[in-house]
Amino acid sequence: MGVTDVLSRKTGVIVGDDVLKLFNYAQEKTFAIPAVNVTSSSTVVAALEAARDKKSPVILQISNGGAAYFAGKGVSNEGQNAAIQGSIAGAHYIRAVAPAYGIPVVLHTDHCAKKLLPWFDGMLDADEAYFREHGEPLFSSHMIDLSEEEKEWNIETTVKYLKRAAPMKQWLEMEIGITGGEEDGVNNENVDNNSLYTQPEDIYDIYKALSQISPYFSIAAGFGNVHGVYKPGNVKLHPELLAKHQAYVKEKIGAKEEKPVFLVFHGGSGSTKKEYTDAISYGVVKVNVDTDLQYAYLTGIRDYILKKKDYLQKPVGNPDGDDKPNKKYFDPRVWVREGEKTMSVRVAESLDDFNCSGQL
Ligand SMILES: O=C(CO)COP(=O)(O)O
Ligand SMILES: O=C[C@H](O)COP(=O)(O)O
Ligand SMILES: [Zn+2]
Ligand SMILES: [Zn+2]
Repeated sequence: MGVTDVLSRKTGVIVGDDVLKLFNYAQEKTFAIPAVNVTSSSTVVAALEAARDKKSPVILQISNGGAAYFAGKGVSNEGQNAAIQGSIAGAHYIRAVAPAYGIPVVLHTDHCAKKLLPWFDGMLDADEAYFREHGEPLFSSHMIDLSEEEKEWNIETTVKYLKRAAPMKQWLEMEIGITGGEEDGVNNENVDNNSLYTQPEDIYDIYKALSQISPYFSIAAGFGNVHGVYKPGNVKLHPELLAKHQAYVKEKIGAKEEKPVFLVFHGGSGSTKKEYTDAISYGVVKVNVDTDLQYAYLTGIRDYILKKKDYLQKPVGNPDGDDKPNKKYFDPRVWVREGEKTMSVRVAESLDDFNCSGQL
């Protein structure tokens, strides 16, 4: 028994009920799926390769900045144009290439603060157009992040977007309680510490409002999460708070199941194995990892460049001879590939840490 036994589409980008089934299965078997921030075809293949080799599902997510980068930094982002075009381009690329890896892939977008809602609207337009043609949305899921706004406005606006996503059976992740550090170019380094820890009553209010519309939603609840990697001891995670959320919602709705809410862990980089496994035991089904993977991607390229530096100074001529061509050293497929390999190893480590390896 494995993930593919419960899915109707077993390889490539999955949507609708398959996403729900995947998260249900993950909760039941106590594992979480890593969500890898991808910004290029190169980072996409690094993530897919790791998941294929570890026999795991994977979530590929595109942030607002990552989307604009996908389109090209030279494209104007007036009206979120580059971010809209870039996320659509990334989605089509991922949809085209994922089946070659033989694993199920959730195609997701990351965060999206209030000021970026035009990006969200542009992606939903593309989802609806794709739905009219293919009977499914372009993206499996999106995230909306109004956690810095008033709670009531956060919930009522998230409800509006879930109403638009629901007819396509599209998943929506929302955030309550701020993730510290930086996201979407917004600096949350100095926010009030209490706002990093979500209260059970907030989770219930969200659950009550969203569950009336659709079952396809998850909550990124703050338990001290911070984006980025810091000196050990500087970030204090309290995953045990998540157990309180589940117990509170269970009691309020009289649920049979122990974990009625799908939870998401942001700021996964730099956390301990115990923090992951505790959070997963309380119903976290998705863990976002970006910074650790960015660093891993760099290391392969950095080490290659340093090691081969004498072969990279000019097109022709190296320590083996003045007439020796260096093309096979400076071809981007050689040195970019080194980054893919080290990133892939780090993605594989997350798959192991989250008990996701071998779950196919
Ligand atoms: O939460 C994240 C993306 O949304 C990733 O956070 P890290 O960069 O801390 O892993
Ligand atoms: O928000 C967190 C993710 O790490 C995305 O970051 P980014 O906005 O730098 O792409
Ligand atoms: Zn946030
Ligand atoms: Zn995040």
